[in-house]
Amino acid sequence: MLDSVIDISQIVLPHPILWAVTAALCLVLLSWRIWTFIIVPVLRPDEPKLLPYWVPFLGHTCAFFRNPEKLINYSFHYFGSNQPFALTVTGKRTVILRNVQDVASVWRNTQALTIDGFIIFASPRDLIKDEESQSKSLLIKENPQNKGYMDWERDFFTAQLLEPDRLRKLLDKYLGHLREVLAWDNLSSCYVMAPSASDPPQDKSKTVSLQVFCRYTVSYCSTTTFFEPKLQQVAPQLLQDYQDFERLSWKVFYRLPPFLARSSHAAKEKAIDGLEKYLSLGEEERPELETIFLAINNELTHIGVGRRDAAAFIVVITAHLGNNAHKVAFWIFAHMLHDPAYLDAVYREIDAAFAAPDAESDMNVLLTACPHLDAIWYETMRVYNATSAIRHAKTDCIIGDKRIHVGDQVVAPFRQFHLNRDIFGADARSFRPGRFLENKGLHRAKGYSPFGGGYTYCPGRLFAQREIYLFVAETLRKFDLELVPRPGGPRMPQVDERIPSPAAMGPDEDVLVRLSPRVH
Ligand code: HEM
Repeated sequence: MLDSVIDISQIVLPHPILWAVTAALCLVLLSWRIWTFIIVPVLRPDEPKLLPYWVPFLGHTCAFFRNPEKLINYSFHYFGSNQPFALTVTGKRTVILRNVQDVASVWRNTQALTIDGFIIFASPRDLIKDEESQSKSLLIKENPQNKGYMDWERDFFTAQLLEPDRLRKLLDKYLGHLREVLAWDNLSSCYVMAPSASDPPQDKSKTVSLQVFCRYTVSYCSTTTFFEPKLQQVAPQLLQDYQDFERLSWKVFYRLPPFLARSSHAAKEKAIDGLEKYLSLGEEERPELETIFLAINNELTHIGVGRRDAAAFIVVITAHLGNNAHKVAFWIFAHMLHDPAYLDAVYREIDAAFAAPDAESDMNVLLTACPHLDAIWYETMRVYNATSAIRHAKTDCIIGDKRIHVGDQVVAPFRQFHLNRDIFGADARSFRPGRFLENKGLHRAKGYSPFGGGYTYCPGRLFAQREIYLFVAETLRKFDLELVPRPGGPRMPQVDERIPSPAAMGPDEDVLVRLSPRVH
């Protein structure tokens, strides 16, 4: 007992110099904080206010990477107003926009604010010197304004993906692949679970992981539409590599320094390896590669981009192409399964799109006569799509009445607009497709921008909507769907907010579904 009595004379007090240094540091830190977060905002009302923090340089980095959504919501409440505000992420100023008008001015200001990390601005006529390339290059032959590569590529994407005839041909191909992989005997072992001992012996149903079912089916069919089945033969791991890259791609998207984004760079390198292997085949060995990627690959080669860099370029586009849609499909199915009345309404609508039991779905009916399908699509894109417009300031400019400086990153987080009560009503945070049934023009509201806007407005938006409609329609036409009971009762998954997403968000939990062939 006596041993535990503290002998005060034995306590060694810190050296007075240590006290003095600590006190001085605290004083410096306090003065810096008062100066930066109280005095500067008064002296410089034209600068976006900075959310206070304690550790210089590090700023909001940890909070941002832990849960960006939470940090941004906290900041919205902290500042209260509609003015742009700033965060410090990895030492850089990131300006967050809160106002739909400010976003519109970001989209208009294509000179000062850009997305392109490396922009191939130069005139193609200066870049492409040899005569043979000149005679083949679309950048020379079909580019009267001599636009730089990136601007040409945007026009080309728009023409290839939005022109009705080309879009129809792409969707016909997609539907062919879809019907093949959805044939009962072709359902893939990657999402069908092994039968359990408790299943009745006569049971004809298959239990599938909804997440993997959507991911596999949509990614496989869309990638194969653009790249032909040969791609899977040459690089069988590619879809998995894309998905790994996609899961981690937010690190590259938010421009984390390389040492914090190693895993994402490694996943990207593996995906590039696969695509490079495929692109190394002679053109005659990959005859069905879609014009869109054939031309991009060829034009990059003409302007002198090496094969690996061209593959890297294409990987970013294809990962985006294949990887957002499946998450949207997941949420649509998950909600329908947790709302049987809604599922019934969609079943009834899509049946009208099939002329005969085994006919293909009629796109026209799906797009014009399926209001419940439309409504759940719009609502899913509103609630589960964390798209942000991200721009980098090349020169100083003004947004609203705030100054943006060279090097700033400007972010318009659309989900925050999508969950805004002033636009979508008091229940804006709830998932309720009915709002789009009650107000048919709601998807045109200012602030509803699931596909971004301005010069980077997603050119794949029509393809994306149609590929998902086809996937839902073909699945519902072929199968009866039923939730597999789970311990604790049904639970609609929630968004996994821990993983930032540059577009569609993932769930925190999978859903198991029983599929059985539908009898017509
Ligand atoms: C649900 C699926 C999809 C979503 C949510 C989505 C969303 C977006 C968004 C928000 C942007 C603009 C990003 C920005 O402003 O920085 C974008 C750009 C783009 N999207 Fe999509 N997208 C989807 C599907 C597709 C598909 C299927 C394709 C191709 C077939 C595609 C091709 C592109 C391209 C090429 C761009 C870049 C445009 C540019 O920078 O000029 N997207 N997408």
